[in-house]
Amino acid sequence: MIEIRSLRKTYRQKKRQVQALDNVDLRVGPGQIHGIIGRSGAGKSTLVRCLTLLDRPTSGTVSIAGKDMSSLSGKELLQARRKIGMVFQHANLFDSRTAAANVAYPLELVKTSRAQINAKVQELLDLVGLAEYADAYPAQLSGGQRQRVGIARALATDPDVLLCDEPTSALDPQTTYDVLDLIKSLRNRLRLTVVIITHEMHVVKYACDAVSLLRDGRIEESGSIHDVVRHTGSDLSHALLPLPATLPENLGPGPVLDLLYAGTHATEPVISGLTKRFGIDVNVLAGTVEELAGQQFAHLRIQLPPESDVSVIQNFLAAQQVTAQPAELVDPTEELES
Ligand SMILES: Nc1ncnc2c1ncn2[C@@H]1O[C@H](COP(=O)(O)OP(=O)(O)OP(=O)(O)O)[C@@H](O)[C@H]1O
Repeated sequence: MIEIRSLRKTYRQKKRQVQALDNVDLRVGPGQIHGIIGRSGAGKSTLVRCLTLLDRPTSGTVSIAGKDMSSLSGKELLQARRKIGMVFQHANLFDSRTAAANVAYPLELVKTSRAQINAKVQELLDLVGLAEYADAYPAQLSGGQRQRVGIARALATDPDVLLCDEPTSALDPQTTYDVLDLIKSLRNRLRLTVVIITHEMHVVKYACDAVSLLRDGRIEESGSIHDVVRHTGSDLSHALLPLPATLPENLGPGPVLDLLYAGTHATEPVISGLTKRFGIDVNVLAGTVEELAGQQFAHLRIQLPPESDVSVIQNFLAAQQVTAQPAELVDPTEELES
């Protein structure tokens, strides 16, 4: 488990001060995969460095697996850091070492016996599906394979926490999903707590149970994916289930509503129910249906006939756990993902 309280990090840049992290509170439950999304300069790298105490927070506390990292120094801090596995954007492997020797590296640092190292390295390469590549050098591996070696190396010291800093940003879409599948299965098998720092919403959608939006050093929104997506009108909700930022040209008159519904309701005939109940034609303008953290969600934009009583229709839909609100024409993805 990770608990961050009132974390601040201030940098001095020549004559000005930069508040890179501003009163950040965050809790990542055991076995959870928590995404932290934010655009360039939001403070993501600073958060990673402060989590591992590679950078000292200006104030606040960081606790990992019950240990207050911010109170540690020297040998104790080094020991505590071994319980955090780090995965980087470009894997950061030693080019002159084979895959096996890269995975062995953290164990050599702590003077593990050669026999133990060999057994552990084999087990880890097996775990990440690279048993046959033990003797390959990084230059002989694909980007996805290099990242798998990086993940195996991160697991060498049996960490409780896996901290992944843009783990898929350098990978093509299919390899991205393969690496995210690996992270999810390792979480399940090893009961790891995982943080994924990313600027890509599809990573959050595919892999995370919870998400926080970091903007200008502050956590602006945070929560389980299921809660956040239901918080209609929020930037994260729009980014998780986007609808177009504009209405179709030449759209006739009539109120336009955005409908959000989840779970079994996502497969129920909400629109035909509306048509039958009120005897009206409903014009579907746009829609997105996604599985998010194991549950299906739908976001639909509909147009009602001009004379419709919107509040009666909203109440009818609310009784079926369908949220219906006047259409919001925003494009928050641009804002979140640059
Ligand atoms: N060592 C440093 N010294 C001074 N300012 C810094 C330092 N590191 C980061 N900053 C500043 O802190 C702010 C947050 O930077 P940070 O690198 O954490 O953002 P980021 O979200 O990781 O961005 P990116 O996605 O581009 O890596 C920026 O304004 C940056 O200029």
